[in-house]
Amino acid sequence: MQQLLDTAEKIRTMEIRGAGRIAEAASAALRDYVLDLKVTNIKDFNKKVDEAANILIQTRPTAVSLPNAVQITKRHTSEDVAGAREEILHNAEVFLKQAGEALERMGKIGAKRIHDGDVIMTHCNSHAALSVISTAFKQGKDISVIATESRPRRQGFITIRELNDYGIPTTLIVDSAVRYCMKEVDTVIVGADAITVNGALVNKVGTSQLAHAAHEARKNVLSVAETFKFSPNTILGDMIDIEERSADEVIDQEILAELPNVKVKNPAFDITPAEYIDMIITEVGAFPPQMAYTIIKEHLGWELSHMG
Ligand SMILES: O=P(O)(O)OC[C@H]1O[C@H](OP(=O)(O)O)[C@H](O)[C@@H]1O
Repeated sequence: MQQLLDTAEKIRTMEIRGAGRIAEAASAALRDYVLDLKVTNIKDFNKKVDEAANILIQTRPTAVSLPNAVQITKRHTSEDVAGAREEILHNAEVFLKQAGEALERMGKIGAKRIHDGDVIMTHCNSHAALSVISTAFKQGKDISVIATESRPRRQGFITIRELNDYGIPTTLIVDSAVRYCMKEVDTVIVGADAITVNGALVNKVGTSQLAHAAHEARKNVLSVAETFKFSPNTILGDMIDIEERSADEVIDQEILAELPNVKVKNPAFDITPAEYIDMIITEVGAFPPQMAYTIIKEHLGWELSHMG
């Protein structure tokens, strides 16, 4: 259990971050937990697995990849412990393999939408978006990237390091320079933490400003998202919970303490409506956001009878 608690803490503190990475870490943590679980009764086994699953799911509320990965990993039909353990280990193996392959597939599919000479704007640090950008570059396309800083956690700094390592010409801008710089941009490419049934994109706070400015300037907006980032529960009317993080990510606590009339709001994500998104690149193809329902139904095995 200690290992699983350590992974949960790393996800909560964002030592492990990125919607895809936290999904993979959770699936692997559940696999390792089940491997060591010493119970002989299936009821106890299921109870323990559910408890562990909930610990992982509760670490961060917004990225739907996390509960989806946990559900995909823990589902089993066996009525005995050995069989259930076997199924869960198999599920984790398949999920982790598919997640790795998805990144590569999305890179290939998305790269077709990037042309020689394109200037791409990206936000935060998305492994999925970077897979598309790096694939296009490796194909020999002459591209450059404008990367936002992505306050408050400045994940943009991770992005510019990765782009630099690829040798891709990159410009770093502060988040508030997005609209000013949009005239130079051909395509905006971002990742996703969740996609709802109506095709709305939930991603790092500031994404909706990028998409809005791109829409105004008639530039393309692509989101790159594995099918496990689509939210089945939104079909039942659930809303995506937007994570609010601590004020000290935004301002020094001592400074804040001197300002009794000031409070800090620190939402980690925002919502971009479907009409501002041209295409969602998944591992099974490029779709308009309006097709989210079909993706959920066909690729997440969604059935009304399975839902609460
Ligand atoms: O799965 P990949 O594409 O890596 O990342 C998807 C999204 O996850 C990140 O969230 P955070 O930094 O963990 O809060 C960003 O919002 C990023 O766009």
